[in-house]
Amino acid sequence: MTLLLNQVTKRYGKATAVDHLSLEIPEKEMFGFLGGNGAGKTTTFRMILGLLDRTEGDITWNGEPINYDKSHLIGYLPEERGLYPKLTVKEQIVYLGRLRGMHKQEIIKELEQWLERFKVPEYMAKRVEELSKGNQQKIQFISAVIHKPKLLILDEPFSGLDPVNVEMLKEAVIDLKQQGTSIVFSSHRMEHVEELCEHLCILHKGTPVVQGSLREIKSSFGKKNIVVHADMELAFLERIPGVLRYKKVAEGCEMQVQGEDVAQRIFSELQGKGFVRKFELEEPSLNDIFIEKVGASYE
Ligand SMILES: Nc1ncnc2c1ncn2[C@@H]1O[C@H](COP(=O)(O)OP(=O)(O)OP(=O)(O)O)[C@@H](O)[C@H]1O
Repeated sequence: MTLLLNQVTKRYGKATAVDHLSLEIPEKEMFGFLGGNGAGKTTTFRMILGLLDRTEGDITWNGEPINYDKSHLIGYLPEERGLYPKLTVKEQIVYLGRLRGMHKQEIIKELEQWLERFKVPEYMAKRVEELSKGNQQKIQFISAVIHKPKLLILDEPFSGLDPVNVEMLKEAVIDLKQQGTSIVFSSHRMEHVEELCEHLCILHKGTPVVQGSLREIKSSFGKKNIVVHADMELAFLERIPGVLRYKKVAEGCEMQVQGEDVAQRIFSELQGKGFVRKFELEEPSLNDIFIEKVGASYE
């Protein structure tokens, strides 16, 4: 059950929003789909969902074109949330579940389980407008998954949620993945993507600037981060060739360096100069990679 995008392109007049994009989103995986504002993420989602025609290219699910008559295949949590404020949660979800071909009793049973899981069973009879924004988001999430889709597209699923609710939703998403749902996940919060996604693509101006497994992307980036905590002045490290970024912090410093050989040199330079409480060599963060790749292609 792989979702394949092959040379998918969308032009609005002369402007190209998505440019020959090819992606493979494997089964039972959470795939991070990232990009700055206007990169083309929503346009891509809308083409996958069949809401927008492609200018060029193919999109297939398990080797076949997606059949939108069987919309129970896909669940979508759009970035711009939209529930009917005057309906109760039950009316809302039953309505959406019926649209996807479910029976009312089945919908109510599923809904009860989700509300229980999200620790809000009393919401069943509440009108959507009575709920806080974060709690409306839980309901919108339920509306995207009530029909147990095989492919789930989540556009910024955690925005506006408090940390407890972020964890609750994350766990739900991980469970869905383990049950075999393929999930495409877009977020501007890189730490969420690092935590949840095995593979990812960073889109810039409709074209991938980074694509592959998170582990390979990090190791092939080359640059590393170093954290030093020490009882001495460390500013001299900034002048070592290959130190790309230096930041003083309360207990020492944080640096970005060209590679492991520079890290080795720094380690040697510290010997005998004072007491080093911590020396840590880290992979770059996804945030570092995103800023460099998206920033560099602006130039
Ligand atoms: N209906 C439209 N007509 C013309 N241009 C459009 C239309 N919809 C989107 N675009 C353009 O296509 C490009 C991609 O937009 P898109 O909404 O897909 O980006 P995005 O990655 O989802 O951004 P964000 O993170 O800000 O939501 C942008 O330059 C946008 O202005």
